[in-house]
Amino acid sequence: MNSSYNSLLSMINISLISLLLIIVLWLIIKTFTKSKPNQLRFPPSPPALPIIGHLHLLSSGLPKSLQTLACRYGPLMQIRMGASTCIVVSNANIAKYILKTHEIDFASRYESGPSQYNIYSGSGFITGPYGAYWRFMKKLCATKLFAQLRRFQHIREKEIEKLLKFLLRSSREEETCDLGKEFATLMNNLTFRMAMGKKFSETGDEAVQMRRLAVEIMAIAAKFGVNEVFGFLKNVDLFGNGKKLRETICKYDEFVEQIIKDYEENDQINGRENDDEDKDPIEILLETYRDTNSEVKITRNQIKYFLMEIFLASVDSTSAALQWAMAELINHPQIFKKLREEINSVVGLTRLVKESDVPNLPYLRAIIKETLRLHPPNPIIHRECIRDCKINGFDVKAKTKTLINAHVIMRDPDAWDQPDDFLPERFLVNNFSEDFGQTLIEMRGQDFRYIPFGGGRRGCSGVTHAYLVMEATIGALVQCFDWKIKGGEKVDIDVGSGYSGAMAVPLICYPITHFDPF
Ligand code: HEM
Repeated sequence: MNSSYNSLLSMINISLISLLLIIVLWLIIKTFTKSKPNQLRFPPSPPALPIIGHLHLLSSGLPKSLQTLACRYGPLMQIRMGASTCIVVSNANIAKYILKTHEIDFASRYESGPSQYNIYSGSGFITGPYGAYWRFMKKLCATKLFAQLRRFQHIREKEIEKLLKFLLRSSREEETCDLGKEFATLMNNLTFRMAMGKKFSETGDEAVQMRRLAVEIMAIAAKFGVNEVFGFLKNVDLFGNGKKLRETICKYDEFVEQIIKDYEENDQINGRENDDEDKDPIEILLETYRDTNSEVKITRNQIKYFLMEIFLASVDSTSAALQWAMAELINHPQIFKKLREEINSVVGLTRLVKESDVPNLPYLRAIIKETLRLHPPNPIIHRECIRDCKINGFDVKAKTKTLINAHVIMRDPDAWDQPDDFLPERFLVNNFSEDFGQTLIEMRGQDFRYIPFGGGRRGCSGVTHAYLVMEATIGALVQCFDWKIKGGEKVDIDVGSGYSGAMAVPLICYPITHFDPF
């Protein structure tokens, strides 16, 4: 009995010791495997709530609420917006890490919104990942599609002329005009004529339809905020918006398919082999689509989505910038007067200011640059990190969404004097310090204190075109009109909500003819 009791005791002991050993071993392994993530040092982050993360800390004006958080958590912080983890960049040094030092690591973007309702999902260029298709299209943009912008000069002149004639009529009839609406029409017609000029009619039906569809798609897509936030709702079509989105994109698809077919039929009838100079960008895209030897085989869906993305990138940002420029000029009569004097002294009093005058109008150029500094139409630049990397001593995991707060960077008091004031003089060459000035003038995204067009290889493809349009339009509006605000002296300088940098209140004013060039 004793011996069996002893052997039972020793068996229990052995089991206990083994159990203890297993627990110790498990603890060691756990500590060891746990120690790895602990070694990672993520950017500082405010305390988060379950599910919504940091959403309760973000108000409707996203750039400003991110700025408030950055004051507390630093120029590189990590936040969680519902299901998405993002890093937020709030000064020029860190922006340089992202846009230059780690250029390739952050050369990707992501599709936002519900991919299951977007028939073009996975075909994006602007929203596409860094890869063969994006590289191919970027090269095509630089060498063919947006190259030789001079050849679109007559289109720009014609559309600006149309705007001026409309404003002269409003002036004669003492009617107000909604400048934001007119600028959007200008940009939409311009983009349509540049992309598919042969389909453009003076009545502008196709261009109008394009705008209507693009606006509708954007409006429905914006309603998916709730689903984005709560990752688990991503596949639920809560209010039927998914169905509406799919239907509207399908309508757009039919519309562009018809345009493409018309081009294809025309090509067959005419058997044309024109120079690239004579081709509309859509013809260059179709040629690439047919080319069996093309480096990358592009699909019909990619062409259609590319056109939609270009419209969205070009129309709203440029028309928002034009509105801001006019708002600041109306609110600063001295600057308005100085610009008109510059135009009069270079152009004279007998003809309309032209694109070719712009190199001789440094004050006009400075006004446009200062407008984009104070009011970037894309105040938050979106990127995605491709692989795990270290930024400023912090770990950033692959797939982390990256928000560069261009709004706060371009108003950083450490980089700019009187950062919140509209002072175009700061961009006049003589006022620049050696290292600061010239790079800003060149505007090639190498000075990370000034990033209205982003920077690096994913920087904006439309910079030159955007400057040409903005400079010529603002020059003409100052040369030809005085402006009076409906119901007040000053324009309400308030930004709208969300990601956009557009004005909150429509810019409604009376144009008063000063000079009629026609
Ligand atoms: C004032 C007007 C404009 C502003 C402020 C602006 C700003 C921007 C910004 C901030 C980006 C993101 C850059 C980055 O991630 O580093 C971008 C991208 C882009 N923009 Fe613009 N843009 C303007 C006009 C235009 C126009 C007129 C076009 C076309 C004709 C255009 C075409 C594009 C394209 C294709 C991209 C994506 C480039 C890529 O992913 O490689 N933009 N733009």
